[in-house]
Amino acid sequence: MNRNRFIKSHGLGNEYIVLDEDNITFELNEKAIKRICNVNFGIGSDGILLKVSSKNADIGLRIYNPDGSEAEKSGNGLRIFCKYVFDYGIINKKELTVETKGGIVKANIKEIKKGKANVITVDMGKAIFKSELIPTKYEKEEVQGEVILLEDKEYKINCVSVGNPHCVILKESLDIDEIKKYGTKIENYHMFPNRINVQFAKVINRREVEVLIWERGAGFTLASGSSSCAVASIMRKKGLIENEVTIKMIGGQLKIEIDDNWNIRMTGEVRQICEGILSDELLEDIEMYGL
Ligand SMILES: N[C@H](CCC[C@H](N)C(=O)O)C(=O)O
Repeated sequence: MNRNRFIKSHGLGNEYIVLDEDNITFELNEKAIKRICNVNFGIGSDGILLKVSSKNADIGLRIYNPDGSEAEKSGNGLRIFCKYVFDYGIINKKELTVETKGGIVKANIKEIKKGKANVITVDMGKAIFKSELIPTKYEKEEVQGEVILLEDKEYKINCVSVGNPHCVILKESLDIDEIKKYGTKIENYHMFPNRINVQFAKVINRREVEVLIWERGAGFTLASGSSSCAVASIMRKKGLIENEVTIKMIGGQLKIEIDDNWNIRMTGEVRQICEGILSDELLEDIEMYGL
């Protein structure tokens, strides 16, 4: 098979490039990740999914943000990756386990269209509210309703981990310019040692929530699976929604189910955009210039 093959897919407009560690001829280091994810000097993407081996699950996955940082989990990334391994016959079953830095998850190919996986469910693990496990530097047991001051703005924050860290802010109305202005300040706030993903969330009713996303290491994205899980967990904890909710984002919507032990299940569509080969010139430029 050709070396340096990639596929590019999206989950609700949150796109990823998939690579196989056994197929690439270069080191997927920070320089490579930044250039490949750059829309002008590379392919352009919200991140990279690297297929790796696993001794503890059917397959392993490493998740990288466009800034080169590694993420413990990605909901859209996991659905895209499961579609890839199913569509390309790497794993010939509809139920599979994937080992990520944030734990082992179980996935289920829910719907197949013309022989390709189309809708995928992922059991994303448990919502963790303990502040030191998120992690945050807050002394309190949990970070719920804490106030942070950012220059001229005050936000009430609610933090949760779904394998990766999240800061959920409840809003009466959602403003893209506001999250683009303050998202990075919250992402890099000094109380979050590993930085944090940020969501502005507005309850529509007990079964629908609207969300804007600012991702750690990626910035403003059209959708985010782990963010959807985080928002649903916080809303459920505050008694604002039922245990099954639709999270509505600019790129589309996800169904999130939360059981009585805070186990989270996420279901949504994934679509492939293209497949191709990374050119030798791109690899030369990574070596010579990085980004
Ligand atoms: N930027 C996130 C990882 C990707 C999350 C998002 N794309 C998703 O679908 O969950 C982080 O650093 O934790």
